[in-house]
Amino acid sequence: MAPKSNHLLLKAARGEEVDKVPVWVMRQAGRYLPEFREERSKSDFFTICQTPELACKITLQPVERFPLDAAIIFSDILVIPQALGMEVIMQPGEGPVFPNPLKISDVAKLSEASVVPDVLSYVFDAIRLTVDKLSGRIPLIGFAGAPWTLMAYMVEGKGSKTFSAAKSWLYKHPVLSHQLLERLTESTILYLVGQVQAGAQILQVFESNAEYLTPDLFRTFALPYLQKICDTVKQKLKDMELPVVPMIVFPKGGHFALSALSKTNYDVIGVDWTIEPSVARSLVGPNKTLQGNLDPCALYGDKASIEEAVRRMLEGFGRSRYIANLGHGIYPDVNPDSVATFVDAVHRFSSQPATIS
Ligand SMILES: Cc1c2[nH]c(c1CCC(=O)O)Cc1[nH]c(c(CCC(=O)O)c1C)Cc1[nH]c(c(CCC(=O)O)c1C)Cc1[nH]c(c(C)c1CCC(=O)O)C2
Repeated sequence: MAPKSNHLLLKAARGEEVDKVPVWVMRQAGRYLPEFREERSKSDFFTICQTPELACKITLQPVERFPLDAAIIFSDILVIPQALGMEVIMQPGEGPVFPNPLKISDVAKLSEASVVPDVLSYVFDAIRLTVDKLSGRIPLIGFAGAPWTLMAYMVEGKGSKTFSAAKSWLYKHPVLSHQLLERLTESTILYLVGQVQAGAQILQVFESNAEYLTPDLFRTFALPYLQKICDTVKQKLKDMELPVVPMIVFPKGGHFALSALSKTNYDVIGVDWTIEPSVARSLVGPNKTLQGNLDPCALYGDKASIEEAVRRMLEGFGRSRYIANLGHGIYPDVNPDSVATFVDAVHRFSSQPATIS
């Protein structure tokens, strides 16, 4: 079936009027679902990503359980460093690990961006399969990591409290850092265009490590690349006569970035739970859709407390130009029933005209 453009989430992303607030959950396909843990016990994380039938099956798991307004293709942001030649292992309990983190002398050895669409064709296959299975019910979100966030993992080699090794490059080796960020930007552009070509109807760029940057570092090493990705992806889609899909940017912890991002061509800006909805709105102005920002820990509360948190969040954001979500990925020990409560509360409260404006 031809993909539809009148889905709730796409309308909200474009700033059109909606009769209820759309909702999805970052990491909605993940370890809090017993059916995900079952698949994970059988296969390695990246094997799942590389096997379109498995990636498709897992993408659909949360959608079959909850009335979510979007699916997000099951993959990881670290497939780009892999495609450029780096080894990444997903260690249970520890997260991603690069056995050989990037050294200064390695930057020149990374593959050319042009290899990315071929190497990651398995993601495009998974998208085609998933769009087909969704039969136009809800849109499929494609995604990628932003260049700084990818660089931070590549240099650090794993998660970090400070990302000081990666940040040291920005101060000590700015020229080389820009070369690396440029390579990642070119790769991400080709990758995101390929996802739309395969059927993704909206794209999210995760700048999850924005929070480690100063406003100055963000302006120098993150913003220009985020901007280039958005502008070039949209231009290429137009040139290729593909749908110019809405784009979401999620600068986690980057309150300082919101005002600058509101002047870019991203349609939607994601916010984490550490900012008041009204402050986020005043920073981005009226012409961007906001996405977020329930504290992932709010899902540990009972039904009444989740509903109360959702009510406050909806009052803060209002109904127009808003997509409900958590302020970051869902935690693995959340009870799936709490997700059902969250999704239902967003839909129910936001379709009662008296509740919110
Ligand atoms: C930084 C980042 C990564 N990956 C991602 C980000 C950006 C979002 C964010 O800030 O969380 C994005 C991502 N990772 C995953 C998805 C799938 C789609 C979805 O949201 O459902 C998406 C969109 C699967 C995953 N990616 C990961 C899991 C769990 C690992 C497992 O199953 O063993 C899943 C389902 C692992 C992962 N992958 C990454 C980390 C740091 C970790 C470890 C943290 C953790 O364990 O939650 C890198």
